[in-house]
Amino acid sequence: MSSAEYPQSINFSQAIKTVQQAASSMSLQLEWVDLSQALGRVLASSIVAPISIPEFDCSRMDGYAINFDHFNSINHGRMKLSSPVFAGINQSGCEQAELVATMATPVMTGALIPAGTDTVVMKEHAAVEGGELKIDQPVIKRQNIRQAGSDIKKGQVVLKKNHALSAGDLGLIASLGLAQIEVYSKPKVALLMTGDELVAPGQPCSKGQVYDSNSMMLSKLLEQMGCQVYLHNILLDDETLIDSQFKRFHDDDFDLVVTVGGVSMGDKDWLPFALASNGKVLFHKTHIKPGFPLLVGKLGQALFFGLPGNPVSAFTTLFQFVYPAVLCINQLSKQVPLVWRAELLQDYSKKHMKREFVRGHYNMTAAGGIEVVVCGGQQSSRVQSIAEANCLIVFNESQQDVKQGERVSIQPFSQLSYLGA
Ligand SMILES: Nc1nc2c(c(=O)[nH]1)N[C@H]1C(S)=C(S)[C@@H](COP(=O)(O)OP(=O)(O)OC[C@H]3O[C@@H](n4cnc5c(N)ncnc54)[C@H](O)[C@@H]3O)O[C@H]1N2
Ligand code: MOO
Repeated sequence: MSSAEYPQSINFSQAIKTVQQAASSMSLQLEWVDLSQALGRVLASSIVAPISIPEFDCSRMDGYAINFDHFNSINHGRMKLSSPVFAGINQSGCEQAELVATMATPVMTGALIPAGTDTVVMKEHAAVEGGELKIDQPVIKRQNIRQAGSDIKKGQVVLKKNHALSAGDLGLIASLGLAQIEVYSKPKVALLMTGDELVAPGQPCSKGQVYDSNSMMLSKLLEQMGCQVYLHNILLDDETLIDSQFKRFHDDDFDLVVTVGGVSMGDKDWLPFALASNGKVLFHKTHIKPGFPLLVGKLGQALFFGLPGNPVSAFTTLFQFVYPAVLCINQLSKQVPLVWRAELLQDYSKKHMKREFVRGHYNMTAAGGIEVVVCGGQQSSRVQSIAEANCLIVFNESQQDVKQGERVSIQPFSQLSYLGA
């Protein structure tokens, strides 16, 4: 496939649409997991309540269970005390219901309401005198009782499928007695660095070489995004080696293949050729900064992303393109990327017509607003700008000179861990 046969230098909207279309035709396998392993996982089937919550009428307070009609019939007079009922204890050992109806039964919060009673008076609203209970506050029939099924009714759908699970969701599922649930398998991602100059941290680095920072940063980001990452050894910029690796990827069962480096104009930038001959290029280069030489395509069953090697470009394209793809294949296409509006605390000049993603640091103000500053030099080699940042500031193609005090769009990094544990 020659470069004339696929789209080149397309704009951001076309590029993201292409990625989302390709990702939305993909699907993940299903698996059952223990609840303790399900944080951030996406439900593959809805959760239907197998029981009601509560399952039985129980007391909302520590106090006394009484029969309201009996209490009225004795003109709010004193009642003898029955034996107490504690949470977790079945009342079947207690007195007969007819007898209980004429007495006051001490009940604890969460305890079964004794048969024959229908109302609970808080301990603080009554006093025991001479073995009898005297109630000194007005009483309303059925007060302080959690009725069976008042929170959740058996058969009710409590969580719909295609929902990412929070800690609260897991608590809800546990309250229904379920120990395992069906979720989508984590997207399997092959991550591969290319570059003759790359050296793993901890190894000696000679002149002209650089430490590989992308493996660490991108694998952790992908894990934050809920992916299962298979990190490959660094590959040299060798046409034959790259071609054979692409042939292996073609036959593997990865959902995503993410490579880094070798997608620009250099004499050893082999990746676009390897993709064209082993798979399909969907587009090469998009009008964004950083990340212009991004390469996207299909390689076997996998969606392929050839990220530019500069660390900031790799980070940004992962955020802008791989993250939406991960959401799509998890059936969460409506989710994000999340965009907030913030006040820019300085001038920013953009001298091109590309969409630009600037590393920024936002803060919440005491008045409840959001303000953002630019994190120093924006060179795409400067990893420190990512470390200092907690968001990307997005400047659209047409925005040029943005003044201090103007409102801008920001994308918080925190959203990237939406699917991670
Ligand atoms: N003539 C042109 N040259 C370049 C263009 C262009 O349009 N015309 N685009 C520039 C842009 S923009 C980018 S971004 C880079 C992307 O190039 P590649 O994707 O081919 O990446 P490499 O050349 O392999 O590496 C670029 C840079 O990043 C360093 N790098 C690569 N991998 C890692 C890693 N794992 N950890 C740390 N650093 C890494 C590498 O050493 C290079 O310094 O191309 C421009 N050139
Ligand atoms: O577009 Mo490149 O990604 O600026 O360095």
